[in-house]
Amino acid sequence: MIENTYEKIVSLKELSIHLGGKMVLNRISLDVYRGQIIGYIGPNGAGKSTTVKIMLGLMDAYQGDVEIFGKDIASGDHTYKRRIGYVPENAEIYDNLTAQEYLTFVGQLYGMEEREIENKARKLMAQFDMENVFHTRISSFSKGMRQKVLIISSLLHDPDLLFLDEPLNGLDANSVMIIKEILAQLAAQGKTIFYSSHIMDVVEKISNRIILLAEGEIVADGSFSELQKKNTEGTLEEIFNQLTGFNEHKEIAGEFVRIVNGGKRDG
Ligand SMILES: Nc1ncnc2c1ncn2[C@@H]1O[C@H](COP(=O)(O)OP(=O)(O)OP(=O)(O)O)[C@@H](O)[C@H]1O
Repeated sequence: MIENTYEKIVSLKELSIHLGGKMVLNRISLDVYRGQIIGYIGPNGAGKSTTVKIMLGLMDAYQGDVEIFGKDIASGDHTYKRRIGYVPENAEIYDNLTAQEYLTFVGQLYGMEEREIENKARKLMAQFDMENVFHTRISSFSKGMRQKVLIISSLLHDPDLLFLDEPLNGLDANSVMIIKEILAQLAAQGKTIFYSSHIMDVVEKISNRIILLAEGEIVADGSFSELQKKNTEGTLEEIFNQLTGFNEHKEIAGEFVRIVNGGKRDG
């Protein structure tokens, strides 16, 4: 575990939520400190997005306490949201807007001045070689270009806490290197990052603390080397499989292919 001497940015105490008659989060307790990059991982349906949505103030039917920047988010004071950036996994990006219009819209939601937004957004777009499409409609953008606009929109207001859900979706190898470096530099400045992804080798490299959620409970919490010590030595992918009790990929794949082949045994 990373030292506890830092400022506490997120504190979850006994956080539970029932959705559709199911216990989606089961008494999660967690303290996250300034400057940490948390790799927030878990199988599909484990409850990762639900935790993030609660912290963003988008779901309030939970039990337990959620403190962000030292304040209970249920207090009714929503100013903490201005210090948060968010890259959702399946963003509804407004296709009919140009990048400039979209970024202006998002910047204004964060209370920024139009001139500052315009200036900053243009410069950030230029860093991704996208200055020439600043006034082009997003509907014509490739997947990776959209993702870059989303990343810019999450950082325009220089947030202190960043939630990223599969942020590298659709990005080429060069862009991935840039984003990883941006995240490392932001964390070194004291920004706190929640990084949710299923790409285990990236999580392994990028995070200084990994939290593994399974069926709504935290089943591992520590640096990658700490997790390696507690489990059979190996990659994060292997630790993930081990902790989630998964060892039947060959059987499932074999059966899948057999069905694809029309039920025949050997091709
Ligand atoms: N509004 C809802 N009503 C009912 N069930 C919900 C609702 N939102 C989420 N769930 C259920 O909660 C569980 C956790 O969902 P969640 O989206 O948090 O998982 P996740 O860990 O982010 O998964 P993934 O890796 O697939 O993105 C799932 O079983 C999902 O069906």
